[in-house]
Amino acid sequence: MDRLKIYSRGEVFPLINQRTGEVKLGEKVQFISSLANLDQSPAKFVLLGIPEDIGVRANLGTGGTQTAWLPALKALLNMQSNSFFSGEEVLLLGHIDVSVPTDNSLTVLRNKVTVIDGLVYPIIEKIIKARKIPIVIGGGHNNALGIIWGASLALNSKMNVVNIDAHADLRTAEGRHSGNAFTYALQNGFLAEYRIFGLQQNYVSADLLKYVNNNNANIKVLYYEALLKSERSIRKNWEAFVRDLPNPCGLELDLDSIANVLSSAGSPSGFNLSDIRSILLSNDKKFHYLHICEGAAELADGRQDPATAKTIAILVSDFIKALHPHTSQQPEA
Ligand SMILES: N=CN[C@@H](CCC(=O)O)C(=O)O
Repeated sequence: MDRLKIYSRGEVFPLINQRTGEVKLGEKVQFISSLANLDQSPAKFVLLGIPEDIGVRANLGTGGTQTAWLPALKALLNMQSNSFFSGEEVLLLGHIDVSVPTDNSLTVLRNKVTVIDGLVYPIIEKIIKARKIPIVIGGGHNNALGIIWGASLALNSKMNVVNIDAHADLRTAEGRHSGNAFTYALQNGFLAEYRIFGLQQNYVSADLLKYVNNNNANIKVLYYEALLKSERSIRKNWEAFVRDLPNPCGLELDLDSIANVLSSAGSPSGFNLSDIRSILLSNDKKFHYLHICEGAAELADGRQDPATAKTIAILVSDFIKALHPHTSQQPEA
């Protein structure tokens, strides 16, 4: 059934491995019984899963992105609750339950992605209207469209988005899939500035290169190859890249930008996980959302990696810690 499945504390409790004398994040996260009660929760961050791989398969990619959400959630819920991150800042909303078409033709899959877009955007709109920050764990990068759309409606403004990604996801508007969310977001007037950090030259078609170089002042790219040649750190380059990104803004993180993370288009070359952690932990931009996508615990071709779950959980915790600082010991200057 295509719907938002809202979680209750009782349903989530079995995911937590309790230990005497310890408190896990899962024991502290907040729940609501209906979206209408969003306002009543004091939590600033709203966690939402979109466990689907329809968008990836509609882009002729290797499926499996539906396998990231539950293990990632489990890894997050089993982190320690402490003064760095207590868990009370997080409202665990639930996941978008998507029925999988039995017909795998591109037409059917692409139409289904449009249905998913229609489910995603009103949920994101409500979360942001409630002055909260959605943290969305995918799923394919197709869901960026629904997220940007909902954010744009909630804030009554076009969004400005920075995407950490090896790919531009600016493929043609040939029907919805994971490779063209930003094309549709631009075409539909939801997206003003689009910046790609770490785009890899080997995955940019000649036509896309022309489009990015000549036609669009609102699209900026910092290639991964340029970062490799730079004398500045990844973090310093990031800070310079996003400094003038206008508000309102959102943050996209495609896990195929990080070397060796299991994903449909994963690569042995890319950022270290610590590069991205450093970016997130030092972030002081008021992003209206975070979308982490394209990761998989198991791909349709049989490849598996249990580390994907912890990777996602760590990144979520870093993002929250930066925007919601608690007691944290700083090194001496
Ligand atoms: N979201 C990812 N999109 C990439 C996938 C590339 C691939 O499957 O190899 C893209 O369309 O370019």
